Amino acid sequence: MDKLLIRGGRPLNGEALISGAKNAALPELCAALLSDEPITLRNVPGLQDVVTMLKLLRHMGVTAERGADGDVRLDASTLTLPEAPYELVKTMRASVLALGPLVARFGHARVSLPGGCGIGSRPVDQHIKGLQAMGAEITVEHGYMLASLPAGRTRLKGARITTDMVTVTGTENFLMAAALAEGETVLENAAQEPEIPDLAEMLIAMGARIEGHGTSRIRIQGVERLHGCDHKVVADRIETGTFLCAVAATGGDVFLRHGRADHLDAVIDKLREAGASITANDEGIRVQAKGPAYEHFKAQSFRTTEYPGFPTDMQAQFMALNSVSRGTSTVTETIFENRFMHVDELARLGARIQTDGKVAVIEGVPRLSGATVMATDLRASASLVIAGLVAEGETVVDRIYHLDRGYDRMEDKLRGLGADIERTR
Ligand SMILES: CC(=O)N[C@H]1[C@@H](OP(=O)(O)OP(=O)(O)OC[C@H]2O[C@@H](n3ccc(=O)[nH]c3=O)[C@H](O)[C@@H]2O)O[C@H](CO)[C@@H](O)[C@@H]1O
Ligand SMILES: C=C(OP(=O)(O)O)C(=O)O
Repeated sequence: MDKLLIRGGRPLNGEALISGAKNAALPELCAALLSDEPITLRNVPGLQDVVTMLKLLRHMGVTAERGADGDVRLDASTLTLPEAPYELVKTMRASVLALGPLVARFGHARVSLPGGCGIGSRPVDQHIKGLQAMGAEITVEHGYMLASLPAGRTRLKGARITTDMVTVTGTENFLMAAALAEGETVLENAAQEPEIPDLAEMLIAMGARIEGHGTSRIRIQGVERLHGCDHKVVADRIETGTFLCAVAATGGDVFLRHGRADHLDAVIDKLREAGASITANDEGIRVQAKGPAYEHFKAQSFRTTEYPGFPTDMQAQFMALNSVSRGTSTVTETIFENRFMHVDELARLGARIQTDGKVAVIEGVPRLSGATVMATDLRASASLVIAGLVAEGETVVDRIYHLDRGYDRMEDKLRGLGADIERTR
């Protein structure tokens, strides 16, 4: 099993290239299921979830070719098997995104209940409820969602869908299904994460009629068919935020090419309040930080909420920064019920953190000391890497298959910035 070996204590300097967003690329790969014409996706990140999604699409019979340059060419005209088996989706939450497109285009689908990080129970009841409102008949049997249309119907029908909570992949599933449904669909309480408008723009390029994406009410007028398109995946705001926190924690001066500051307001505000200097232009984001963090950074309290609030996917990484900043901070996780698994591992490096339910209280310490730690989920892994970059001596981060799910060559990018980090077995 791969591990990362980090010798901490070096500042980060130079330039890193931000990849396309995992959470945009995955729904957009599924959107190719909606058309029988070729689709080109550009800027697709090189990460394990993309490999898994391509395997899944190929299993269905989709032709999927990956270029060396981040381009992926897809052709779903060859699809024969509208199913997502457990063996292929057990590691990946985003597999649920096959359900909406498959039932919309083929009238039936068999999709395993998804896996993914163990950060909470993560039910898919809202996905099922919304697609049922659009006329799909869905049962859950033997771990699979079996969806079909009632006899005599060939298309889903438009509906007004109000979810019990804001759900990102739920909104994406409805958006894709509604694009091919008969009539109008209105999504109330829709997620506004930047990956949603990016998916909507791709669907519009395919001929979909969508308004209001990026707000909490999205209107979709269904069309009979969607055509091919050429779409570039938006930059990964969570990868960007992870690097911002890493530089803040280690000190240094880094330009994150393609990073989008306008997608990270909540995180950047906190980083500035903490002590980082951050400037942005059309080409990317520059972060400058004086080290050591304990002398120059003030710990920041925050609570995670839906976009545009502070992203839950940045909570662990910012907690690593708070661990080495001066002062006591409070972090409240409101989206997932089990997203503090990094706390015990950060403690092994010397962090002082106490949790009580959804609240963690962090007392900043002047130094961390290297140790062997275990990655437990994707962003927890990233927080351990950040802590390892700061810690004195050697840190080994074990089980980095979690990290590989969602980061594109993270250790190469960090090494390019001056970090002493290598992959070992
Ligand atoms: C592939 C992808 O894009 N993953 C992101 C997506 O996950 P994902 O789309 O799975 O997260 P949701 O926005 O759906 O989850 C929000 C909350 O709603 C709950 N819920 C959701 C759906 C449902 O049917 N029933 C239900 O109870 C979840 O358990 C969670 O507590 O958004 C999360 C929240 O920003 C991010 O952390 C993930 O990185
Ligand atoms: C939780 C995450 O991913 P997923 O929804 O794919 O498990 C994440 O990206 O932090």
